[in-house]
Amino acid sequence: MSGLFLTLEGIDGAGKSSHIDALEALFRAAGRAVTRTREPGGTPLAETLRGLILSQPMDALTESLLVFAARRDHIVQVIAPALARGDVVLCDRFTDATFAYQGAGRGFDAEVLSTLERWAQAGQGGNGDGLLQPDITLWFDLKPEIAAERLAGARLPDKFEAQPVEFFRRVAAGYAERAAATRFVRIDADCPREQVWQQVESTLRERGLIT
Ligand SMILES: Nc1ncnc2c1ncn2[C@@H]1O[C@H](COP(=O)(O)OP(=O)(O)O)[C@@H](O)[C@H]1O
Ligand SMILES: Cc1cn([C@H]2C[C@H](O)[C@@H](COP(=O)(O)OP(=O)(O)O)O2)c(=O)[nH]c1=O
Repeated sequence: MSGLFLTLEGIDGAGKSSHIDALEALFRAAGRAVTRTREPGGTPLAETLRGLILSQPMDALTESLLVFAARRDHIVQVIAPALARGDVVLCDRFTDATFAYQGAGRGFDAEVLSTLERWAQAGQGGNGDGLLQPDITLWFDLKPEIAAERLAGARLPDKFEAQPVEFFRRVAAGYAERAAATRFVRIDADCPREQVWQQVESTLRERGLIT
């Protein structure tokens, strides 16, 4: 069976992490092996970089380089081998988050990000030019004001979560721009958890990813 690379995206507080357990259970019930992971992170080195990225102030190029360094290690050590085994890889965020947060949010040059993307994701299979890309991306779309309300008091904010709502408006616009890609599926996250889950499940069934 061929591997499936599924990513979850959205602004902080959009509700994506709330559905990962159920997604894993759904694929396992369908007989699939699942590798569940996240970015930045997913390997010891990448988790160390995550700690720095989420806590240290740094300029946007430094941040982008660290994010892609973590990603390269994650791809080589975890994602590419899992896909080669035929696993479903469930990844909480991937490169779309870099375009949304470092690109749209921090205003960093998208051309430079595309160059780093080609370097980090080259030669790892996937589409025609050999760049590793997700097969499907579930984009949890929620207004920044509502996401902030949900996050208030839910957990201690990290470097990004502490940003003002205006930052998340730019990040959300960045995601909306990325959503033109056919692999993107918009999930309306502004509804009760069960309804969000129904959208996730029906998307996977409609696309024949779960039978
Ligand atoms: N559909 C929903 N309605 C209301 N609150 C939600 C919903 N989904 C998640 N939450 C709550 O919102 C907060 C952020 O959810 P989480 O899944 O951690 O978001 P993310 O992983 O996108 O940052 C959590 O406190 C979670 O319990
Ligand atoms: C993958 C990635 C994440 N991020 C940010 C988005 C999030 O604010 C943060 C960590 O993501 P996430 O794991 O969703 O945070 P949490 O565990 O608190 O739900 O890193 C970037 O800025 N660039 C990236 O490339």
